[in-house]
Amino acid sequence: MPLRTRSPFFPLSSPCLVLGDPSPPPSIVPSRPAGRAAAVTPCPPAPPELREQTLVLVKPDAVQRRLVGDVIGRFERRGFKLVAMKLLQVPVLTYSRTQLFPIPQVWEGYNVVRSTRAMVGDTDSAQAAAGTIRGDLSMHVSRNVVHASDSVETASREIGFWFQQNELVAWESGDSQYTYGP
Ligand SMILES: Nc1ncnc2c1ncn2[C@@H]1O[C@H](COP(=O)(O)OP(=O)(O)OP(=O)(O)O)[C@@H](O)[C@H]1O
Ligand SMILES: Cc1cn([C@H]2C[C@H](O)[C@@H](COP(=O)(O)OP(=O)(O)O)O2)c(=O)[nH]c1=O
Repeated sequence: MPLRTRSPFFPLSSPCLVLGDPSPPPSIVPSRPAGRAAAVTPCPPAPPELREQTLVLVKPDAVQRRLVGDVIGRFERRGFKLVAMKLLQVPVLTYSRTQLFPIPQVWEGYNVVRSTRAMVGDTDSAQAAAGTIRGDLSMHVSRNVVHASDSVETASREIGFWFQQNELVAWESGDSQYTYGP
């Protein structure tokens, strides 16, 4: 198979500047003759396929086991962008009056729903492949660390369940040129 050297995502022909970036790397600022104003073009909004979103719920067992950072790190390293997250306190109405602390998150990026399911692994921890979140971090289906939406439609519903629209932060990450750019 021929090696692709250009990004399949973004046919951007000229460098552009991420809005709000106070110090763009020199490589993305067009060079200009002395005395002329810099002609920096703001980046156009990302196309919809790069803005797919999914709901990941870090379950209470993972919060108690201090696995939140591990889960977040995996999504960050994969290249996805965090657009919402909160720590919740959910009372459980049993005689022991326990509290649960789930952390819903919204992650954004290309094919994020399918990629996330692959990263999470099989529902049954014993079947989950090594390298997946459940395959690495969980032993039993009843304490399987995370939940993740299983389709784009489900994601939209589940995001709406856990978050108000104004809790989703639309931000341009400084690395988007490197992740999706030409
Ligand atoms: N036999 C079981 N014993 C204990 N908990 C279970 C069992 N089956 C499912 N669960 C719990 O319910 C959750 C949802 O189960 P369900 O069968 O709907 O899986 P799913 O939503 O398709 O998969 P996933 O949890 O991987 O998103 C599981 O993640 C697990 O935490
Ligand atoms: C509380 C908790 C639940 N779970 C899973 C197992 C449960 O089947 C599912 C829903 O939890 P829960 O709401 O406690 O209901 P159930 O009575 O079915 O246990 O989420 C975890 O994986 N980790 C947890 O910390």
